[in-house]
Amino acid sequence: MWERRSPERNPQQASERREETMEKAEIGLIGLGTMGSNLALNIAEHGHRIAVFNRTPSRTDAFVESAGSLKDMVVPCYGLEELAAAIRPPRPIIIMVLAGKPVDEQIAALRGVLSDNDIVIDAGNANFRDTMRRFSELSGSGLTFIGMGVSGGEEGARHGPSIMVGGTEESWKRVEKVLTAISAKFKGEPCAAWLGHDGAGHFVKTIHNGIEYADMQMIAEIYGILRDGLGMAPKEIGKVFEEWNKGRLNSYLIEITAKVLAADDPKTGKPVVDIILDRAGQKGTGKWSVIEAQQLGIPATAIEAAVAARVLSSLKDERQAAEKAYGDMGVEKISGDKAALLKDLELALFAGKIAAYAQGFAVMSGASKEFNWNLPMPTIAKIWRAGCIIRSQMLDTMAEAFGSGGASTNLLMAPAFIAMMKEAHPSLRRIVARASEAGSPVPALSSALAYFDSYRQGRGTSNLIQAQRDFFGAHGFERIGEQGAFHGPWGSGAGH
Ligand SMILES: NC(=O)C1=CN([C@@H]2O[C@H](COP(=O)(O)OP(=O)(O)OC[C@H]3O[C@@H](n4cnc5c(N)ncnc54)[C@H](OP(=O)(O)O)[C@@H]3O)[C@@H](O)[C@H]2O)C=CC1
Ligand SMILES: O=C(CO)[C@H](O)[C@H](O)COP(=O)(O)O
Repeated sequence: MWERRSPERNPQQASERREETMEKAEIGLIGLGTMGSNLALNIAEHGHRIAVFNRTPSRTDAFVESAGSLKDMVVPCYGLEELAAAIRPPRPIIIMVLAGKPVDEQIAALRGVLSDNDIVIDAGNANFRDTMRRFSELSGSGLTFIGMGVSGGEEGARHGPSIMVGGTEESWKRVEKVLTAISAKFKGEPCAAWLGHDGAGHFVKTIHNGIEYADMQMIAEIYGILRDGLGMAPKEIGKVFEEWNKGRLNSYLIEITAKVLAADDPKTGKPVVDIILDRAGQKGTGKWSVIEAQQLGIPATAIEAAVAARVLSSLKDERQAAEKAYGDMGVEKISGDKAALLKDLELALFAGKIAAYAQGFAVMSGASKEFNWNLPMPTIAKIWRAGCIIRSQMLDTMAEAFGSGGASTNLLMAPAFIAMMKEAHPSLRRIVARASEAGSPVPALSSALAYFDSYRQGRGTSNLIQAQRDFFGAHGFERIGEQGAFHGPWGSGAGH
């Protein structure tokens, strides 16, 4: 339900007044929360008059008040009819509200006020399956639909996000100019691109977030080792991350981790990180990444571990009860040459991160085939180099690897990444071993290591699984060097 409008906000009067006095807006935006308000200011700053609407009118008023010198570029609207009337047709309208039902409600309401050729752009973190459904529901309606992933949080939305577009190529051409203008730039190249039809943009954004989950979890695991295994204080750990950010780990997430660890709580004077409850939230994209990876049959173990770790973190009461039941074993102190250990931790994080990206890109490659998207991997790596939450120095090397075809099977097969993993995997191995011995949980790092070890093993151990399956269920197995299906000599105890 919309909040009641005050009499002076009568849409008809307002739009008539606008007709007389104001130039029409070029674009519209619904949802002035964290992302929508910043995106609207970004669009306005790039010279595009923007009409805005928010369910709660007081937010619209507050937004206009905060627009400062951009106020004249913003047309506040208090109803969807008013919004439609304020934009020059054909109207592009960005929806930036909470994903799920609110998006369906907005689309349904917009259908009553828009005309043929208008473009509805869902820019929230939609599940790509919803996006595909919305495409098919809107096909033939005269409206064009775009499903667009946006990354970069508040700052990115305001000053340049990474933008992942799904829809028809023709619809992309209609919005390309404004989207490339407002996007982040990497050495002058816009971080906005058309990635394929219907759900392609939202799928890529989902996997971006899956990688984000793995990256954040691995950073948290390293923080745990430094805090509990080495007994370091937040500020000291922050300095380590600050140093790492100058090297191969250079990335937005490492940069903000250093800043987070340096911050104090004004209320208590304690480090902020020490007064925050160890219970991580999640809004769905990590879980969807894992569900889709499983559906596609693509291993994404580091992402899975990261999602599971967030779920486990939320079981605070249960964990506290378990601590009582098992006794507070804590984490054993890790001794030895600190400088060497810090180097190992840096390289371990580097190797884990590569494995997580390899998994994310492999899932996108599987989905690209499944949904006929023809996802452009080099472009995806390129538009993640700036603006988005997972931006990092490493993404430029990934863009090169995908561009040269070296990563077409898996990122781990690209020559540059083979060299990096050869250097870094011994550190990952040592850190996982030492953390496990000390009792410091490293689910994402250990999953990344196991993935790497399984991937690089020409002969694994699933020959035994095949034998077991054949023993209990007569499932048959393949024989080395022979064609056909075979059964084992299991005798009378076997299940067939
Ligand atoms: N925050 C972030 O870092 C990022 C968020 N996103 C995605 O962007 C979208 C918006 O997120 P964000 O700006 O953070 O969210 P906020 O919580 O800051 O704002 C939510 C917005 O959605 C509106 N809204 C909520 N429910 C409804 C509804 N039923 N009908 C109409 N409007 C509704 C709110 O209106 P009202 O004021 O009336 O409550 C408000 O404008 C989400 O899909 C999110 O996942 C994407 C990238 C990054
Ligand atoms: O899309 C984002 C960043 O890229 C949003 O911040 C999203 O909310 C992050 O996911 P979660 O809330 O599940 O941690």
